[in-house]
Amino acid sequence: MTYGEMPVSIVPRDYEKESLRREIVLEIYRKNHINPTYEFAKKKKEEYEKLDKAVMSIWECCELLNEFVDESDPDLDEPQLEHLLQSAEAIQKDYPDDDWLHLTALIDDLGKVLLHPSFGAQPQWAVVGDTFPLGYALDEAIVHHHFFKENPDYQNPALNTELGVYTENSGPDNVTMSWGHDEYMYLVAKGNNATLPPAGLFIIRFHSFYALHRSGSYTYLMNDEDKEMMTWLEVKYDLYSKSKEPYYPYLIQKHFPEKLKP
Ligand SMILES: O[C@H]1[C@H](O)[C@@H](O)[C@H](O)[C@@H](O)[C@H]1O
Ligand SMILES: [Fe+2]
Ligand SMILES: [Fe+2]
Repeated sequence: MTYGEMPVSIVPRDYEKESLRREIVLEIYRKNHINPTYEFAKKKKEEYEKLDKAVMSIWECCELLNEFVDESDPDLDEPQLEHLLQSAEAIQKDYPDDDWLHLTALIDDLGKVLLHPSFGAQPQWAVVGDTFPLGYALDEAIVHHHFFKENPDYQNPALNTELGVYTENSGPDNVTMSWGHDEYMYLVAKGNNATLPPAGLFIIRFHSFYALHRSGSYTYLMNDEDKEMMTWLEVKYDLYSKSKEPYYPYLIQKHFPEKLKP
């Protein structure tokens, strides 16, 4: 079997399927929906945009992720480091010339270092899972929407209208998203003057905003430029294609015995 023939599963995520992870995923989503409020997200952003937690290279951050499994993901129970590499490999295969896209896929989940003590040891519910805008009515397209009933913002009439604290076409730039790895990595990339094209930054910031890119909710927030960016989110394989056979281990086992003689 060659790399191009490796099994790649392109399947929408299924939160209902029976699996050992189902209960863990549900519990994370319960916490991820009842805890974050508009005020909480703004505070976290203010705290983390100071970029004063640690000084580290991208590779060092990748390595930190080797010890974490994302509890919100119904399909994946591998350490996140493997997931980063798999995502980058999958996208590289189909878009060989767009190196910014390979890098974007490699780093878009890097914000999960928030789980690590050096970055504040944030709880999983405040780091992983789909994201959603705060400051107005929470859309029914958001996965496990029913948990929002216990969120204090849900009871707040000022925040519970179609436009909430925003105006039409105010653009996703001005929207306060639920706090998590996407927003954090976006702040880090911008704060360090990364030269990724706008589409790369858009993917980093909104790849978990499923209600937008899968269900078409909240599109009234988008201006024309944002709508164009959306096409890049579509090619972002990360969540829909999770090759269970990472390329490098595959190459190693192809050319070397499992254990080497010392
Ligand atoms: O479970 C996953 C995982 O946390 C991903 O990194 C995130 O981007 C997704 O949106 C989420 O549903
Ligand atoms: Fe992610
Ligand atoms: Fe991911």
